[in-house]
Amino acid sequence: MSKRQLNRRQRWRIEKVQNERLARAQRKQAQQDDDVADQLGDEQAGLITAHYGSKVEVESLLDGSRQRCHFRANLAQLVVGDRVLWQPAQSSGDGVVVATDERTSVLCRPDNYGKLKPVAANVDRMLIVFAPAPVPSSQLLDRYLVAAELSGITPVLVLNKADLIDDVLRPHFDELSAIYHDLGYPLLEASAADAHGLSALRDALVGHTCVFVGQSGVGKSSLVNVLLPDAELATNVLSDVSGLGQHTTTTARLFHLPDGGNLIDSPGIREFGLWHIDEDELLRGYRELAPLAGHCRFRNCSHLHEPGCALTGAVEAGDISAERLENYYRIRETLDETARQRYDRSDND
Ligand SMILES: Nc1nc2c(ncn2[C@@H]2O[C@H](COP(=O)(O)OP(=O)(O)OP(=O)(O)O)[C@@H](O)[C@H]2O)c(=O)[nH]1
Ligand SMILES: [Zn+2]
Repeated sequence: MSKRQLNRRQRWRIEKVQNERLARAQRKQAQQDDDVADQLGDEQAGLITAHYGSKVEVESLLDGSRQRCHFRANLAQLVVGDRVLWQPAQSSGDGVVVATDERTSVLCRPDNYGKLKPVAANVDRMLIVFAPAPVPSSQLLDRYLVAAELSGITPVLVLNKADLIDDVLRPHFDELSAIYHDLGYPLLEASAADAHGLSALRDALVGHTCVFVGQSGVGKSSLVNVLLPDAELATNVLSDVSGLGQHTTTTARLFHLPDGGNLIDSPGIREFGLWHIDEDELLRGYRELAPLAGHCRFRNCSHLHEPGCALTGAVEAGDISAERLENYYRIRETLDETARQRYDRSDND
């Protein structure tokens, strides 16, 4: 028997044992749910504000209090930002999440096994942060923009560390900003260091559920720290009250913005990327290229060298930015690589 078959069979057995174990745990949980049912309050609306492995923190939409909850085994995976129906615990112990609302959007990332897992729900603003340092890449900005477009989340570009833009750098940043401004993307300049542009940034966030994304070192944490006053950060301490401990690892956490709205933060969201998309979706994520899809002379046009290509034609006519199309090519190449790696892995294991 080949190594590959043996591995498959072993894997199958392990999976079977795991499934049996899971079913037992779920039966036990259901029993416990019934046992505590008479100690629970009435069903009410809530919001998931943190996630800790098998438990979640739920905030009451009635009085803003937060409580640790477990959730019914039949519920789909809950994530921070989910709106739920739940029953608070009357005395000590955990509350129970009994139902979830439909999501308006969901952000996903792959787990350790490469399977896509949701990390945040109902986000409606993506703040894409870039800065003079580390040196920005329009390709990376495009990746985030495509991800936002495909998830139905409004992107806002934030050029942080504006204090570092001198006369020498200024023309370069004006040029970069113009590309996105012309496409209709909102773009703000800010500085977490000298508080420049922060009121415009606050205005862009107010009333929305937001995430900050961007390269490491562009100043996301610095901006979040300025935007959330001490009172808000103190909500972290609440998790201690509910017995979760300050050092419990969370996948994500939701903070309230002082003027209304929420901010969801997590390392997983910061690394948010284009995990699962194919070439057609990539094109759809480029708002100026999407309407040109299907207008090339050849149906299987690669948009590289064919005559009558709507995309290269639009660049030649000066209707769309050559840099954006160039980025599209580069990102498309990486999609091929990802697909190939996936294929190689599945072939070898
Ligand atoms: N000059 C200047 N420096 C800033 C500004 N904002 C942040 N920094 C500095 O940039 C560095 C990185 O900031 P962080 O807030 O840690 O960046 P981040 O994007 O959260 O990085 P990761 O946590 O790695 O994703 C720190 O040394 C900050 O002090 C700014 O507006 N101006
Ligand atoms: Zn074409």
